Amino acid sequence: MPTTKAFEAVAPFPEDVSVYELPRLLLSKLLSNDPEQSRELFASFQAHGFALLDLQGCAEGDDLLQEAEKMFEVTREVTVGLDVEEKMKYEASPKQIFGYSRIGKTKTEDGLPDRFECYGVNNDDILGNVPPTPKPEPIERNRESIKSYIENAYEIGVLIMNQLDEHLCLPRGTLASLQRLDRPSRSQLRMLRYPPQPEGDRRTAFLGHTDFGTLTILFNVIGGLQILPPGLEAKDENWRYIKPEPGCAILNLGDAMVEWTGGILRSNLHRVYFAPGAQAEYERYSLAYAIRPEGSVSMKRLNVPGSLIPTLNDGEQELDCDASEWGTSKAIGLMSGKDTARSRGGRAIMAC
Ligand SMILES: O=C(O)CCC(=O)C(=O)O
Ligand SMILES: [Fe+2]
Repeated sequence: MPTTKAFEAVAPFPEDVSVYELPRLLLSKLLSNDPEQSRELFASFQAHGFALLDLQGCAEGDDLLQEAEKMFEVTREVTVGLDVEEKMKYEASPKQIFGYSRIGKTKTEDGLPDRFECYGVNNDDILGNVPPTPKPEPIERNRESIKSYIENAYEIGVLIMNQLDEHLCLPRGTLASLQRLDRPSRSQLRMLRYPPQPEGDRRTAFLGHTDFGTLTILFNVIGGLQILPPGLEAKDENWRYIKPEPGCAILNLGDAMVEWTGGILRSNLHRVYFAPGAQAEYERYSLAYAIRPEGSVSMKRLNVPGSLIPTLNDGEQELDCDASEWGTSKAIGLMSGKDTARSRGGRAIMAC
């Protein structure tokens, strides 16, 4: 789905809507440790909390794109291929965040029902970190491909976290060590479907939020994702579309990165609005691999001698809980529409 072929199968993203331009980073350059590319990545995460990652032109990226196509097929099989009674057997709840969320389960800012459905695949179940629970048939049947997708997406996540370590003057591997793939983390692969909205009644489908994990690797083909540019008030006219690009993933940081880095890295508010122009007529699918901290990891800011992460100033507060408690309270907030998420981070630093 995120390949050029998939983009050619749908109406183009219109030219006349205002978009939020993100730097486009090349995975091939990050893999070869290109210093300029790495600086751009860090600067983009400080300034926007988002970046575009072009996966084309290297085996790791091209493989992930092919696997993402397969994941879009699985998303379709689960969402439109199963009837609602079947999907509701796997219903998600704030305590059990994985599984199926029907259309309307969460609320938008206006208290209206959302306009998307989602199946959240439990990373830990697929990787064998926790005992397996029942899953819809298409998930069970594609278990091996989902596992491979998760492993490959996670590897790209580690590459990015290692680059962030370097710019924060943390020992290489520090950030990745807080979210190892073989430990329970509640990381999840979210398979989302947004049906076309009726003409004359188009609005926000997924409320403005920040992700609460560390890093999300997102694919979509149809527009709709919007971000609130830094410094602007959350009013409808201020939100900007992010234009999906063939061959690219959208990367965004979550709140855990803000907590650990004392606000150096940014997590930015985003939402899903209706798709612009002729794209509004299409079903919109998206695939979000959300990497989250290991449950037992502290959410306090990292205290590593020699790093650029500032120590607490008088009066400054930090979280004093583990990632598991923190994740549960964030999930409850998001599901009830009471998430008080705000864009945060972007604190200036001195060079290492
Ligand atoms: O559907 C999208 O493009 C965004 C989804 C999202 O923000 C999320 O799952 O956290
Ligand atoms: Fe999100």
